[in-house]
This record gives sequence, C-alpha cells and structure tokens, in this order.
Amino acid sequence: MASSSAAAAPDSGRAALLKAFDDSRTGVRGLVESGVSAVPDLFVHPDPYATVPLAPPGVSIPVVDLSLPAPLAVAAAAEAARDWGFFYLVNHEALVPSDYPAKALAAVRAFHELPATDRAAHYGRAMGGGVSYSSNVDLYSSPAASWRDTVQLMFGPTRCEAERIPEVCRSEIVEWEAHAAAVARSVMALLCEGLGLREAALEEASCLEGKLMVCHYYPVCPQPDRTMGLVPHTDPGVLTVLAQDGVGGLQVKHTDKDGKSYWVDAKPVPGALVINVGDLLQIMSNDKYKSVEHRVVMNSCEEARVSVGIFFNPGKRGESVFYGPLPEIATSENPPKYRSFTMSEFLGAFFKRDLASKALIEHFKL
Ligand SMILES: O=C(O)CCC(=O)C(=O)O
Ligand SMILES: [Fe+2]
Repeated sequence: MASSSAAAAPDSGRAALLKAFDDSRTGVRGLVESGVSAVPDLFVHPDPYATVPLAPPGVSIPVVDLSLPAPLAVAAAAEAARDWGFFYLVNHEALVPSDYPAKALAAVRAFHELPATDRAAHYGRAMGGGVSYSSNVDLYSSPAASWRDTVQLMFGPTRCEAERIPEVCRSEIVEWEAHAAAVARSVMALLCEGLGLREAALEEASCLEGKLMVCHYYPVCPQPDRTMGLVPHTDPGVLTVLAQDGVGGLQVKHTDKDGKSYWVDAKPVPGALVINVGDLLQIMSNDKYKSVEHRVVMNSCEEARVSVGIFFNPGKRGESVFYGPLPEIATSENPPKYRSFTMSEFLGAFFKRDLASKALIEHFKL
C-alpha cells in the first residue's frame, strides 16, 4: 500500500491502489489474512472519532417490548421513533424462532471466513442475479475506505436467484429474510398506529415489498482508532431491521433535550433486534419520526464483527407512483414539509450523493 496518506495520495496513485485492493477479490478480510499489522493508508480516516463526544455512561437507545398490550407498544415505538429514530425490539418470539437471528449471523460469518480462493469466486460489484460480495460498496467514491466487507442481496421488488447466494449461508439467509419481514410488518403496524393511521397504511404503500439485505463483516483491526467500520450515515429507506452478533461497535447519534449531541453505543443485547427509521419514513411521517445518523466504530476486540441489516423500501416503483408526506398526516394544520417524488427520482438522488451526508432529506424539503 502507499506510503503517503490517503488524503495526500495523488488521485491516480490512489485509484491504482484501490483497484489493486479490489482486484485481490478477498476484501479487508484478505488484508488481515495476509498479516497486515497497520491500517493501510487507503483505510485511514482523518480523526475518525473527533467531532461529537460519546454519551455519558448509562445512556442507551430505548427498548420496545412487543409483548406489551398494543396501546403501550404503540406508544413506546412512536416515542422511540420520534426521539431517537432507533430502538431495541425485544420479546418478538412470536415472530422469530429462538435459533434466529443467531443462525443467520453464524452462517454469514462462515461465508466471510471461507478460504480466500472460495470467497474470491463470489467477489464482484455487479448485483448479478440480485447478489454481490465486495468490500466497501462506495470504494471508488468515498474519501477513505472502511474496514468492512459486505454481501448484498436483493429480496424485492425482484427477488435474487437463490442459487446465486453462497451455499454456506443460503438457507439461513433465506429463512432470516422471512422472519425479518414478519418483524418489519409488525413494527410498521405499530408505527402507523403511532401516527394515528390504520395499521396497514405503510404496507399498503408497498413499504414491505422493497428489500435489500446487507451482510456485513468487520474484520479484526490492528489499529482500531485509525479507521472506521462504517462512516456516519442515515439509511435511505423506510425501516431497517438489524441483527448484530455480540462484538459491538454500532453507535447512534442522539441530540438530547438541551440540544447537546453525542454518540450512544447500541450495544449488543441478547435477544434484541435493532430497528431504525430511514429517510423515507421521516419524509412520509412529515418529520414526526426521525432518521438519525449512525456509524460503526472499530474496537480492539479479538473477534470480527458480523451484522445483517434489511432495508425495507417501497416496492412500487412506477413513474406514476409518488411518495412524500402521507396525505392523512400532512394537513392544513401540519402542512407537508417535503415535496412528492417517484422512487426513481429518490434512488437517483441517493446514488448521486456521498454516503456520509444528510443531503437526501434536504433535497426533497419544501
Ligand atoms: O453493522 C451495523 O451495525 C450497521 C450497518 C448499517 O448501518 C447499514 O448497513 O446501513
Ligand atoms: Fe445504516
């Protein structure tokens, strides 16, 4: 790797290094396997942990208990989505068998820990058949690469070809997708009721039909304070259902009642899923629910971290189908704060911007 810093490297030198890394087809895990003892310059983030302080001890994202009587669960979900944009979902065993998501996380780990030549056979950025395995989806556009490899799978509106899913994790991934969709349906129903809407309003707007799964692997890092697992960003979609293993590293930005912001650890909680509001739900709820920034920091843990997220999005993508603040919510007392747009306009705006910016929501603001 280059001896100068990523920021200082001439563009052509940096581009060549990125290509050489990509051409290795084995991701960050491959660097670790080759024995790197320092974070290569391409992955160095200038002062990754400077800007916002960490939360005081004891601060945590809220918990929503799905076994509570419906009105209490609705109130808890609505309050969490409004004040935090993130929550742990617990007591969801009516929807998720007890061996999930652990089985899916273990299967994803097994894929990322296959011998390098077996992984390399799957490596590529194109979503061929709805599946890809690569390191840093934004490798060529981000200012610094992150310490992360990812398998992406499309589950809707068009479903990936099952035989394209690496066999070592195929059945577990397919099964987890079905359970996570049941969880998303139930959470969307709570969030709709929290907006005073009928519980199927988001489902009727096709918000359970677009589904992208990301299976992340954050290898052990020799210099955790020099790089990041995932830069601060908001999720563009409606709702994200995230399963994480026991390693930890996810942090959520929270602004308290006094306007003070800090990063809060979303520590792994056994039996809890992490749910978060995406930009589209903030827009559809006319800012009642918040899509908040989050990131993944590296730590000195001796074990790689695995997480599996599913982004739920509208599946109806026609040029005559518009999304924006839901008409039942945006009224004369609560005028719409965003204009309407088609999904192709929304996705076009998403792919044009840098992952680490909040520009997407701003783009549609009235
Ligand atoms: O790995 C995680 O915990 C978070 C992943 C995430 O935020 C994303 O994929 O958008
Ligand atoms: Fe995210």
